[in-house]
Amino acid sequence: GSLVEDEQALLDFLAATPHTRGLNWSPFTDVCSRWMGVTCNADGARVVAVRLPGIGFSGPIPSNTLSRLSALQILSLRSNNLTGPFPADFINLTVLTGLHLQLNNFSGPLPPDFSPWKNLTALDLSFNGFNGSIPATISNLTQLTALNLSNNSLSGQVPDLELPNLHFLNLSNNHLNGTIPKSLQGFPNSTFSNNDLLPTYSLAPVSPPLPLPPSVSPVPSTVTMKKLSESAILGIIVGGCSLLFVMLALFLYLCCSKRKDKNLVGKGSKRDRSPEKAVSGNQDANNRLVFFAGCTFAFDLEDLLRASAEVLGKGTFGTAYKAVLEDSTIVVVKRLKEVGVGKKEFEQQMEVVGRIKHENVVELRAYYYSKDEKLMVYDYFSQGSVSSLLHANRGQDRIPLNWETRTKIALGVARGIAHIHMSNNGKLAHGNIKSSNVFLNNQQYGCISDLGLPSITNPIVRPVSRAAGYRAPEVVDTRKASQASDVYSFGVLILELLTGKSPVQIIGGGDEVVHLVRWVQSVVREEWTAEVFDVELMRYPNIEEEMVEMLQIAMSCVVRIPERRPKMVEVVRMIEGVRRFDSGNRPSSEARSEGSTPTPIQDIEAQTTQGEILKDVSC
Ligand SMILES: Nc1ncnc2c1ncn2[C@@H]1O[C@H](COP(=O)(O)OP(=O)(O)OP(=O)(O)O)[C@@H](O)[C@H]1O
Repeated sequence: GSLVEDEQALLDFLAATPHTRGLNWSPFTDVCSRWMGVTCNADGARVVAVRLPGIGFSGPIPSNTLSRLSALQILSLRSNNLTGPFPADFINLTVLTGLHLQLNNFSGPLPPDFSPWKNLTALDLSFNGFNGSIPATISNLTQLTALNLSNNSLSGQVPDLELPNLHFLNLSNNHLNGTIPKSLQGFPNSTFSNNDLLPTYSLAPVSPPLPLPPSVSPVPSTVTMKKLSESAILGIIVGGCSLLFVMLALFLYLCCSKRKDKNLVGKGSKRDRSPEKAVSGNQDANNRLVFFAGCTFAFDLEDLLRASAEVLGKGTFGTAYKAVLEDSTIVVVKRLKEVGVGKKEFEQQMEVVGRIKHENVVELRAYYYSKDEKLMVYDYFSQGSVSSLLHANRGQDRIPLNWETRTKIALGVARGIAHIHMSNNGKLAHGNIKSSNVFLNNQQYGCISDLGLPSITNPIVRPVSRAAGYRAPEVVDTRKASQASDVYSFGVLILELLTGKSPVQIIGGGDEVVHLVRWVQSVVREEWTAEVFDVELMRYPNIEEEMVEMLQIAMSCVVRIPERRPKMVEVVRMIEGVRRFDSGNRPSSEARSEGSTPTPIQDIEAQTTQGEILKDVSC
């Protein structure tokens, strides 16, 4: 086998299988880096994973197509409309580790002999019309950790399955009869519910742990499930107390620092401060606020410095203030620290940035440069950043960011970055894409802010900072960000929108750092894709396919090798393909769902299996 043969096998499959959604599989693009849903091995020599959930495939899987992918390890055709028998020629896929055919309309018996798939760790054939009995040869799958045959029409007795690694089993909603064999009696009752099985009276041992990663936190399940020792409890108490103390200290500090920043720069009453004094005693008369063409603001440096100001936050490059001018104009002023370039270079960079005008790029209105002060002026976005919209007060009375808005944020930011990449003769990169730099415009599309800062500031590389979660692996000097590293950071932003999780989570008092990209990659590799999505999104029906597509786009942006990442214009096109944007006539089911009251997540979860949750949210 070779990559060329794999490519042909995939094209043959696509040509012979009707589907409702387009796939970007062109013979002229690179299979490994460009083809949606296709993953190759490290050296790009063979296709090892094919994940095509929700593409709208129908009819039987044509023989002698996918079965030619002899290096295939993961095959997912979940949530399609495939029919016919279990493909007999899958017998050739001997290195499969994961097979996911759930939520289709396959029928007929299961393959009598499972021994060809010795490496299988996960097998999901649930929600189909398979009938006949469960073959005892499943016992040959000694690596199997998860088996889901629920919601079929399987009958007969449950075979004695000696599977030492099996942690997840679901045989519910079939027509199985007889008794539950001893080897499987450790699984919870729900594993076997809705069958004709005779009750067993033995005391069931403790059920084995589920291998699924928790969807609410990226902390590995083993961490949370471990029994707490006394010393750990003591640690938590001591830790809790010190945390309380630190929070109190932080609160006092913030109160003090807020008071200090009542006016934009320095202390003193509004009246007796001259601008010269305010800007750290600089006497250079040439220093003035430089406005860009088209800016309608009517204030000068003096007004700005007189404005009452409130600290919005301290970022990598300085502190951002919300300044309310005397005519009640509100602007954001960023006071930069660590500017590593001279005046000329600073001005040149500001001119490049100031020329960029696009509805998805937050405009730089003005800047100021003196020896001791460097300021940048932007419009104020009252809704706050996407970071706060996504992560702030995740409590009871929180208004979740709905799917429509999340996709519009992603599309807006993608268009903004694509525009930046085309500006300045295609030489410009943003360098600091992250959710705290993304705001919403009037139509709720995302806009990217903070352009052009990394290149004029001294390199700041903190391994465990918030920014680190967005930084592409090849970026060691923050001044040398590239368009490809922007694509990576943008991929992380999409993952953040999909999962609702921060890109870096520091747990265990800073000892352990969970990187969102690595976590998502590991979950997707195990094919538990549904587990990565933000639980807040589960309430919106019919979006699963779009979420999966968006996930695939994000995954293509965060590949390790920069050259293999798509260009930003391509990313825009891919996201545009996920939804019908800019049109009032949304697909009917979606329109319905957005107008109606969403189903509370508990109600969906109450319907037992994960498969059912999926069914609820997909078409
Ligand atoms: N134009 C704006 N309107 C409203 N809030 C803003 C605006 N610009 C920045 N902020 C908010 O002010 C805070 C500080 O912003 P700042 O950009 O200084 O830091 P950051 O985004 O956390 O990090 P970095 O300096 O790396 O961009 C953030 O919470 C940011 O969302």
